Amino acid sequence: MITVVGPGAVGGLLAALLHRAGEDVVAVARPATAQRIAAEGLQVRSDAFGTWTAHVPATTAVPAGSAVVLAVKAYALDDVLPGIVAARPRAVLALLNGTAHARALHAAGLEDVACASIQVEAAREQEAIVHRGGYCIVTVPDAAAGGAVPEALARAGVTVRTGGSENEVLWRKYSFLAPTALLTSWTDLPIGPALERDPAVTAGVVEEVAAVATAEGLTLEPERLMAALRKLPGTLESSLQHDVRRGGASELEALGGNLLALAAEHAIPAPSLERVVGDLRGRHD
Ligand SMILES: NC(=O)C1=CN([C@@H]2O[C@H](COP(=O)(O)OP(=O)(O)OC[C@H]3O[C@@H](n4cnc5c(N)ncnc54)[C@H](OP(=O)(O)O)[C@@H]3O)[C@@H](O)[C@H]2O)C=CC1
Ligand SMILES: CC(C)(CO)C(=O)C(=O)O
Repeated sequence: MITVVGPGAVGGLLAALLHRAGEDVVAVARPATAQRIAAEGLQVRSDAFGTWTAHVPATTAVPAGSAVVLAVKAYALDDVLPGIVAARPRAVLALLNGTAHARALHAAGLEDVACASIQVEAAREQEAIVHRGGYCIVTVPDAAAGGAVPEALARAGVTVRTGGSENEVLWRKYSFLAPTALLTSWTDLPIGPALERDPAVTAGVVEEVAAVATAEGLTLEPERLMAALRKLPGTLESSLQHDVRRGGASELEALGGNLLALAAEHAIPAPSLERVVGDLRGRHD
């Protein structure tokens, strides 16, 4: 059995795809969400996969011994981790953005944990999961290739790749995600115009993120990172931007705060990151 913990935009899309492919899948959510999914199913509208409602079983507790796909936001990790540990899962595949969650998961005493990355543009709009952009790519560390969850995701239509060590997989995503998430949230613009809004801040953020990524083991030239950002579809919005726009809980600390802490640890000056993260923190107060 595969358990999707956090059946929101990302987890809901994957749970619906796994269910449609005939996998034995269950969604684990907080009571109100679990009740809604049990009653109404997961409604998906996807450019790539079509429109359908998946009647995925939903509950509030992780079934013992299942394989877990972890897709909560970083701020919910402390809430869900004890329930996952207690269920003694046979494997956990985490899809959170950033790197901070990896430390917590590996310290939790779980048997088989792999932190992967997902490239997808998904959002919850009213009660539906909307998947835009036509791509859904999960990159797993080499050591996790062939595992029950990556294999099931591939059978369900997800593009599954391997990407080296876990640190490489996480940093390859985080290094382009961080400027994308921070600049789209700071400007509340899609990535195309967000990159142009204040070229000095954009250049500073890119340079500082590249320096931190390099210090963390992923050699990355700022020019290469900027070129990768310019290749993104100009209309792309980030999940952090959606959360910041909505107000309330967001992954600002897990994505931006974590970068500032790592920059300080490596003695890397980060004035542009400080400005952007500081402004976003200010909007929370
Ligand atoms: N959205 C995207 O396009 C992408 C997102 N990501 C990353 O994937 C991860 C998930 O993001 P996303 O799917 O957008 O997030 P969502 O907010 O859409 O979904 C998060 C899910 O976690 C559940 N949850 C929240 N708090 C708790 C809690 N305390 N206990 C149990 N469950 C909880 C939510 O439940 P409830 O329904 O009750 O709120 C929801 O089902 C993040 O790390 C994000 O950065 C990565 C790539 C793209
Ligand atoms: C930027 C994007 C859509 C890329 O997959 C993402 O990871 C996010 O919004 O969290």
